[in-house]
Amino acid sequence: MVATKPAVELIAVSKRYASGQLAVSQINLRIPKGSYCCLLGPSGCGKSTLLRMIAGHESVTDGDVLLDNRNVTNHSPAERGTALMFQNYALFPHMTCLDNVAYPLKVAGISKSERLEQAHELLAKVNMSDYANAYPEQLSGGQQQRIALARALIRKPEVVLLDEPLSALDPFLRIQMRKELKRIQHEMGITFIHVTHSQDEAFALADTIVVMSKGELQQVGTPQIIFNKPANPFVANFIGGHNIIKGAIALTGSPAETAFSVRFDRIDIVDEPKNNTIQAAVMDVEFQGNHSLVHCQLADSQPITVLCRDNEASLSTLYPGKSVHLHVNPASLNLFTH
Ligand SMILES: Nc1ncnc2c1ncn2[C@@H]1O[C@H](COP(=O)(O)OP(=O)(O)OP(=O)(O)O)[C@@H](O)[C@H]1O
Repeated sequence: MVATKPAVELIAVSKRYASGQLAVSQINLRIPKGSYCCLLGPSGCGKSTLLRMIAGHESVTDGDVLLDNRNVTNHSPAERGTALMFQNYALFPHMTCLDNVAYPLKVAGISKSERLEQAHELLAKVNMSDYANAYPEQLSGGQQQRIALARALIRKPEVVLLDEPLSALDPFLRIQMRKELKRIQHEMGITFIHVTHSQDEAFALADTIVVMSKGELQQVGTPQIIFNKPANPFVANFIGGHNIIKGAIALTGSPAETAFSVRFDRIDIVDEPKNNTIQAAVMDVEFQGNHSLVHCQLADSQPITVLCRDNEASLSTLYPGKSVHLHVNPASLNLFTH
């Protein structure tokens, strides 16, 4: 099997700000060419700093940044072949959409007729041809975002870097725009690196998710791997939908120090004890629309949550204080690797 060529390779990359803050610590990462990568983590985990170091907008304290096998650690943003799309879109208010999109070509000295032709092509790609002569203030947030994206794409960068590109949009538009982002990335075959603190966004968009916490990588994998096999309690907790259980549980037959996760929807509430069941007390039943979350407590006081679909017969029989038996298939237990 031929290994996919990385578009971006980070070798032991660290960033310490002048304040002494270590924002990114010893990151090693390979992002395959033409893939959609999401950097995911809570506020302050260092994802924007990492993105800006790839873009060349932030200096690297230690380590190397390689783009297409070229060491660009000390190159300016313009020399790298990357394009960074800012969180606030940063469009020029006095220029039309067409001129905003064409601007990077103007800076590059491309003739007017050629840059306008390419800008029209890009406007069509982001479905904004009708707004070529409009000004940014006349556009909605989602439309401004399309213009900013077209401007980032016009120089045919090898890598497009997006810092929380959907955060300014309302939830409905966010879902619509993430489909657009994926379509455009797919059609153009460009590597996208997208910073987000939203698990849903990362799951919906990414080929590869990079989970970060406190400046360090926690896990790198496909959305399916991240969701089904979170590597540690931080990842399981951050992506949500998982119980994190510590200590010896009869179900695992494992030593006392074991910690593992099990998805809320991989536990059944059963009437009678049988193989692979454990007793628990119902603490609360939380209605969530097409399902409910049944919050329980194990005998050793650890909390455990069960997701019950709204058509599950047992749901209506549950009440706080009721003693229940929870059944888990051992294959659904995810032992943490670190
Ligand atoms: N210019 C700076 N000078 C000093 N410290 C900084 C600077 N920029 C960021 N930091 C610190 O570095 C850490 C990482 O910040 P960064 O912005 O990379 O995180 P983030 O994960 O992108 O957060 P958010 O989602 O809130 O934007 C934080 O503790 C932050 O306070």
